[in-house]
Amino acid sequence: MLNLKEKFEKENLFFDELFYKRCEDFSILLQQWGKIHNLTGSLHFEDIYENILDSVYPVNFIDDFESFADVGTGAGYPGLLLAIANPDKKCYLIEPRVKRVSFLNFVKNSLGLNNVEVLCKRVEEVKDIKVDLVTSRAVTNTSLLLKLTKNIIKDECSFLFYKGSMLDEEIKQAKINNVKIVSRKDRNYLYLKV
Ligand SMILES: C[S@@+](CC[C@H](N)C(=O)[O-])C[C@H]1O[C@@H](n2cnc3c(N)ncnc32)[C@H](O)[C@@H]1O
Repeated sequence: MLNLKEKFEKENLFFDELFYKRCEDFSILLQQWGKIHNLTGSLHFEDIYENILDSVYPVNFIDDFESFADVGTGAGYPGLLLAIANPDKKCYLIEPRVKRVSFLNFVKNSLGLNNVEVLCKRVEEVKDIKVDLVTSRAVTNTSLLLKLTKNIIKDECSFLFYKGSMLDEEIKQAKINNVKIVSRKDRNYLYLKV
């Protein structure tokens, strides 16, 4: 099995040692907690590493940002991993399920992620933050995500949604322009600006 650093470098992604150490620590904690609580899908290292790469891959093509909010972070994908990759950017992880929030806070404290704030709420209940990047994977469709995040975005904001196939109908339904789609394996990253 490739180690995480080799896997990343094959995709032209280069990070410092602290990034890889934190990803390893996250993987171990996810395995430990995942055996007891229903947090996510597969707990095999290979699948966790693939999810980490899927989460972080967009740093290759997204523009700079000041702060971001991840909607429905679950056990950490993609927001927690993007926070590890961008330790100097403020990151809000928005997740209503209490056990998942406990796990996210445990990882935040164990890894010393001072840039992370976990909000135990549904995104439509969050009112007191403003970000210039919103991310989300496997939560809901683009149209609804744009609607639900209206209260937390700055005047100029980018959205990065992790999608599978059949994007055409979703883009049509959301009535969006200025959209960029980047593909890797089965993943389509939908990146748009308002
Ligand atoms: C299928 S899981 C995906 C988790 C993670 N993003 C991933 O890709 O592994 C969907 C997550 O979205 C959360 N969620 C559902 N509705 C939400 C809402 N309105 N605001 C914030 N989170 C929400 C759920 O609690 C759940 O953890």
